[in-house]
Order: sequence, then structure tokens, then C-alpha cells
Amino acid sequence: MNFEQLFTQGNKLICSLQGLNVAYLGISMGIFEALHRSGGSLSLESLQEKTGVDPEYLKRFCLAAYAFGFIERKDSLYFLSSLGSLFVEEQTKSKTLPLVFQSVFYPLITTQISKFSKAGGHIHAFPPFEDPEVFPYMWTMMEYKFSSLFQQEILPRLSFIEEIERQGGIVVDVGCGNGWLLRRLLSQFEKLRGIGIDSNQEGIAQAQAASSSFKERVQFVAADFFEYPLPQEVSLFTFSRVLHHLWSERSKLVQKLKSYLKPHLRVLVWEPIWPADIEQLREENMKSVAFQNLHENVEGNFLLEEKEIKTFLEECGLTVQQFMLENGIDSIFVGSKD
Ligand SMILES: C[S@@+](CC[C@H](N)C(=O)[O-])C[C@H]1O[C@@H](n2cnc3c(N)ncnc32)[C@H](O)[C@@H]1O
Repeated sequence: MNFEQLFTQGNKLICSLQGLNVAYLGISMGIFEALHRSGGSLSLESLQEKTGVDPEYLKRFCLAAYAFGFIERKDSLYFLSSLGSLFVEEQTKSKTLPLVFQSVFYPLITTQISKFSKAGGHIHAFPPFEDPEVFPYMWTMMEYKFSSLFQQEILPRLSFIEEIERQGGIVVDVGCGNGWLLRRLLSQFEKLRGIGIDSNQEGIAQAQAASSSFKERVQFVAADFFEYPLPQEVSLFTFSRVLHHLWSERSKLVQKLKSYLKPHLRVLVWEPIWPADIEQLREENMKSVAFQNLHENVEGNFLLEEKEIKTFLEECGLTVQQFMLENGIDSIFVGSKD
């Protein structure tokens, strides 16, 4: 790439980033939702009444959203454009929301990297930035980004769950975040029971709020996985993008999982894979893996190689099967005790 190309591409990227930031505000200030729900057009006054946003910020937001084509304006009334609707309609949200949230998370994460890079050190907290306005969206982002992959590419390959359901077994989702994975499983298998554990209170509060339809079949607890006593009927542990968070306590984790070892126990690990050969990082889809590995250092984590995950599961006394997702980044490992 020469200077002209870099400059042109950089300017286009900045403009797209600004657009995504405006869309983020449309979501976080509740403006897109209010316009969507109204089903028609709203004046600034009624939009202000519905959202509680300060009038000056609201007026300027509407002008910016108009500039980026997210809302239309006619006779001083505002309504969502077809582009703006992509951020509120169920069919498109799984693609658009991760983009919007990531446009805000990555600069925050980048400033954390910069801050910690001077003297080293880590914060053992997830997400690795502190802004209370922004971080609750982290779990929503993960749900939208990963649940369709789970539904389409992973769930069809987990035929053993039917048996777990029949036997009255329990699934434990370790580091469950907002509980989306467990909610997907329990919707598919009507008698399955589950426990979701996460050390983050906000994630668990969201999980509890979203799981009322499962009543007594699910429990979400805010606890450290290593401290929380689980029932012996656990038949499946799921670690969705969590193993690298627990890797510094690898041997403790092996011991903990071994204490639940019994015939037919399954352990599912879902991780983005660190390549064995760093030249692979130059491939287009792998750039995000390199960026993730960079910011994982803020939390004191790093991404794992395929063979490290396999060896870990084998040390737990499990036989391992593995498959790669179509994105060429994520791998699924299923350890089984037969
Ligand atoms: C990358 S997020 C993954 C969230 C969720 N599994 C998903 O796929 O959306 C990692 C999660 O692990 C949780 N976590 C990290 N260490 C933990 C521990 N020792 N016990 C319980 N949860 C933990 C974090 O709070 C965070 O929510």
C-alpha cells in the first residue's frame, strides 16, 4: 500500500467509524428504539419526552444521524431510515450491533493498552475498561456476535446433549457472561437444567433478567468458578471464550475438572486459536486474533494454541474431538470421558 492509498483508506475508515459511533449513541440514548417503537415519525419534543435526552444533545444527535443517513426528516419530524432500521430489527441486529459496540470498545481498550504499556501490569477484570456507561454492552455484543455461530455451526454437532437431557444431567456454563449460551441450550432442550457462573455481577444481573422463562431449570450465580461448589450431576461444562481467562490457574482448573470426572462427562471449549506459525497472522481474518492477543495482556491473558487446549483436556482425563468454525479463527474442542 502506498501513501495515497493509505491516506484515502484511512479517511474512509474514520468516516465509517464516526458513523458507527453515531449509531452507538442512537442505541445507548434509546433514540433508535423510540423511533422504531413509534412506528412513524416524531417531533424533537416527543422524542425528548420518550428518551429523557437533553434537548441540545438530542437536536445535535438528530442532525448527525441525519447526516449519516440513519434518520430522515420531513416537516420537522424525524423517522428511522431503512439504514437506521438495521440497528433495531431482530433479523439484522446480530450483524450490526457487534459492529457498533466494537467501534466504541476498541478505542477504550486501546487507551488501556497504552496506559499499561508504560510500566507493565494488568487489571484482572472483564471487560478490561472501566466506563460503567459502556461496559454493560460487552455481553450484549458477545451474544449478538457469537450466538448465531453457536446455533448454526456448533449446536448441530452436539448430539450428546439429548442424552444429557434424558439422564437429567446438568450443564454448567463457566464464565457465562449474560448467559446467552445457556439460554440457547435450554430453549432447544426443554428439560435440560443449567447453572451459569460468572465472577462479574453485571453479567449475572443481565443473565438473571433474561432467563425468567426458564424458571427452576436455570440458576445464574455471581461467583468465582474455583470457589463455587457444584452438584455432582454435572454432565457438561462449557467454556465459551473463557479458557484463556483461567489459563494462569491451569493446574487448579485441571484438578477441579478431574473432581467431576465420571463416565460420559463432556467439556466443551470454544476459543479463538493462536496460530502455530506467526506468518498466518497476515491473513485477513487473523488480524483480529492478533489484536485480541494484544489487548488480552491488559487482563494478564493470552490466546492459546490448539495443541495447548488439547493437552489440557487430555490432562483432565478426556478424549478430545475438535472442529474449526467457518470463520477460520475459532475452534471447538469436545473432551469426553467414555
Ligand atoms: C470473554 S468473556 C465470555 C463470556 C461468555 N462465555 C460468552 O461467550 O459471551 C469471559 C468471561 O469469563 C468470566 N470469568 C473470568 N474468570 C472467571 C472465574 N474465575 N470465574 C467465573 N467467571 C470468570 C468473565 O467475567 C467474563 O464474563
